[in-house]
Amino acid sequence: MDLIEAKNVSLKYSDGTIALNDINLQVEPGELIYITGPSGSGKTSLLKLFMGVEYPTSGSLAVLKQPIIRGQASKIRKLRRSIGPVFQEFRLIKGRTAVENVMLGIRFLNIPQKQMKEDAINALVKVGLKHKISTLAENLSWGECQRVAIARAIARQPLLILADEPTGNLDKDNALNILELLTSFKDKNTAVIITTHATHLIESFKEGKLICVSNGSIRQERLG
Ligand SMILES: Nc1ncnc2c1ncn2[C@@H]1O[C@H](COP(=O)(O)OP(=O)(O)OP(=O)(O)O)[C@@H](O)[C@H]1O
Repeated sequence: MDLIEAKNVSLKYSDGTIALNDINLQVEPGELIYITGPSGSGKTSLLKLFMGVEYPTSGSLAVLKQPIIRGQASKIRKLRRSIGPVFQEFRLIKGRTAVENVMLGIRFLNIPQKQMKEDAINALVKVGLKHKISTLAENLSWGECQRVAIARAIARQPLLILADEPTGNLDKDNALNILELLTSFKDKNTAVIITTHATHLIESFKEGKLICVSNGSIRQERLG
């Protein structure tokens, strides 16, 4: 089953900007995909389509078999439960601890509170934050916030991880650590898609697909 199937997808914003033009792409379970391209080329727009935040203005797009079309808002909301997003700005809630933030990201799964806390702690352990479980969001460093955001995405055991610029503003070592961490969550069921400007870092990765976005069009290469 393809997790994502995009056929001749274009996205034109209401002000007339053509962000994406005739995109064809298939993403299978277990795939690892890096999306690069200059600022304004359409990377975030592509992720927005995959999240069902924007709709194609032409062509067809299905994510986990759910067509991304208008009029299916409740189905698309349900689809998002199987997606682990890591946003550029993290979206952590101040006044809440790291573990509470992760729990807030999985509350819709309707699992018992105790289990939910265990799952959240396990996710924080996986991102190396065992020692920060009870720290308030506002007392975490920038890099730690980023790790909490990743923990929140993986705690829901998503079929698709979508990370938008997780290496932004990081130095080389930390950027590599984050890329390695995110790619480690790829398994036979889960695909990981990461947008990044850090093309020089991706070159050291031997696995996965590289998608270069330029002026709304894509070119695919295989790494390694
Ligand atoms: N809501 C919107 N309305 C109109 N135009 C938009 C909107 N969002 C993005 N755009 C435009 O669409 C194009 C693609 O933007 P997008 O954010 O996808 O690029 P990007 O590759 O992610 O850029 P960056 O690397 O700077 O984050 C840009 O020209 C941008 O100005």
